[in-house]
Amino acid sequence: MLQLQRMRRLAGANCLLQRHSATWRSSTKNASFSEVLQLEDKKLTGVVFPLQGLEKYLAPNVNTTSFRTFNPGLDDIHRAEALFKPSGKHVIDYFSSAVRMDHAPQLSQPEVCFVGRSNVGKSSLIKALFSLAPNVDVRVSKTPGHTKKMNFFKVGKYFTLVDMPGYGYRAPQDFADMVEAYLQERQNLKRTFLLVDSLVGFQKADHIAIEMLEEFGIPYVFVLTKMDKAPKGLLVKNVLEIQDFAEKHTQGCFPQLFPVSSIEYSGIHLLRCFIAHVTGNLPMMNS
Ligand SMILES: Nc1nc2c(ncn2[C@@H]2O[C@H](COP(=O)(O)OP(=O)(O)OP(=O)(O)O)[C@@H](O)[C@H]2O)c(=O)[nH]1
Ligand SMILES: [Mg+2]
Repeated sequence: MLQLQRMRRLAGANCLLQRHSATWRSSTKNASFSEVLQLEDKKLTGVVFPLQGLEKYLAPNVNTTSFRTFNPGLDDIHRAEALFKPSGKHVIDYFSSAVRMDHAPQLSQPEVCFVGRSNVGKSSLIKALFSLAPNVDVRVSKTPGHTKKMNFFKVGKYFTLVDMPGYGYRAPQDFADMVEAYLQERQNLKRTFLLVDSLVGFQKADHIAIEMLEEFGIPYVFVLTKMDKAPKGLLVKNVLEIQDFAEKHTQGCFPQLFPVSSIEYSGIHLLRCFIAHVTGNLPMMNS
């Protein structure tokens, strides 16, 4: 009952959403890793390892050890990219949608899902991750509350990505039945990505979601979205705040934040690599 009340609060919380007017640019420039590798060193670091790219804005006494908790080599990132590129029998596509857990497809391959406030950039992030498979239809919108169902996207036989409806402003009525049940019951769920907007940082509704993930004891990761939009000072402030919170106040959260821009593709290659890794598709030498 407590959980239901909490999910209702989550669904209804008015989070002072900012309406972002930026429109999705469909260019896939810099989406392919071989193109990114041609960038000069400083830009390469910022695009591929955004946290490390931000280090120059930090005070010298800030401990950045956790910025490298997941620290793949460029060859690992390259190997992961192959999973996100359709070829021959390797098909990447939308699979199905569900508004209730008993309508969710029975899939045994590993799964990861994306949750966060409405408009935070969940669908855009999935679209960016799939930029090498441009035929995959991922719907994004500047109107909050656009995604109404759990949308399942299959990456061949390797794993599934699930785009969730947002919580907070304009969340769907049945949000609680859908998302709470999914998070609690989905056996093949390997990681939940909780997205936070870099312009506003943690909001009340995010803390309710974190409380729920902690209570369910499922592993999750923070992703900081829209890093192209936030002024550097604000970006750094939110990065440090979230890193600190993940390290000191959570049990189930991975201690490294993943900042991304789905417009400029910053952090996208690293996140592809992390997903490949947590779904068991990319054993790594140093992990
Ligand atoms: N500048 C910028 N805008 C972004 C980025 N990611 C998303 N947006 C914009 O933010 C708005 C919302 O994006 P969506 O991906 O639809 O957000 P969502 O979290 O799926 O929203 P709901 O489905 O409503 O919960 C759109 O106008 C996107 O173009 C980003 O990295 N940078
Ligand atoms: Mg969406």
